[in-house]
Amino acid sequence: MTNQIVTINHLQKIYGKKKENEHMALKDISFNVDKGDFVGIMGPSGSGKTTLLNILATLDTATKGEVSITGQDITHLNTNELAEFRAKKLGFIFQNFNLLDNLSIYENIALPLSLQNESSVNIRTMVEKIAETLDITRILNNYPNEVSGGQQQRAAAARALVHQPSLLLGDEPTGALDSKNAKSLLESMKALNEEQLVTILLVTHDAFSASYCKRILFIKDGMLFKEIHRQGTRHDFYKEILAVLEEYSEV
Ligand SMILES: Nc1ncnc2c1ncn2[C@@H]1O[C@H](COP(=O)(O)OP(=O)(O)OP(=O)(O)O)[C@@H](O)[C@H]1O
Repeated sequence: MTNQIVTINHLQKIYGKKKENEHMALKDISFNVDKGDFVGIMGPSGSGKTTLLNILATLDTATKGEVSITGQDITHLNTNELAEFRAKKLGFIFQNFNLLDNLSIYENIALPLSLQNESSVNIRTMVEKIAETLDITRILNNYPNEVSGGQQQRAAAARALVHQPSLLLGDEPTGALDSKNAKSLLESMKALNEEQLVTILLVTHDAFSASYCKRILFIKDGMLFKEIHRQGTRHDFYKEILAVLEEYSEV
């Protein structure tokens, strides 16, 4: 069995159907992500980060190139196959938690499993397990507006992970959190990555969040600009990330 979770080869994305409106958001991007990796995607505004994430999330399509997730080429799936693929293989955490207000935290987390017709006994076991990992057992019977922003985001992370996806995609998941809650979410993601080998790809502007990753891909104008791997402490990596961000402004 392959250890490769993501394979991207010569990915190109052009927006706009008419020639005069065309905009090449991704020019030629290639990289792989192995099981258990924790990859950050950074780059200036407009560099193509969200475009890349949306293609991986199967929410948008590539113009050219190969995009495979767990060995499955997602560029050739039809709408129904994509919906099923997304539900089974992917988990998402966004900046704004996207919890449903009229469902309890428990029901929110259980939702992906209910949609897959999992039995209620299995659902309870799986929800309780992930809730414990993310330290939200106490709030399972509350509604989203009764808990803090940090707890809401940990609940959103639990919902993203409860069906044990092959790949967790995060789009600025700490963007709406204060520094204490951001740190706690990042520590949980780090633990899930290290202890349960959850494969994570995180798009972020924030060097502090990125310092929790094992490696960072920097993109600029739709191309890979640089890649760095964490070797020493997180604080050393944070300083290295800031130095690369500094380089951007010089080229
Ligand atoms: N639907 C669209 N139609 C046309 N152009 C688009 C569309 N979406 C994005 N673009 C353009 O593609 C380029 C890449 O956008 P993208 O949102 O991927 O960048 P980003 O790195 O995520 O930026 P930010 O950090 O500001 O979110 C930008 O120039 C943007 O204006």
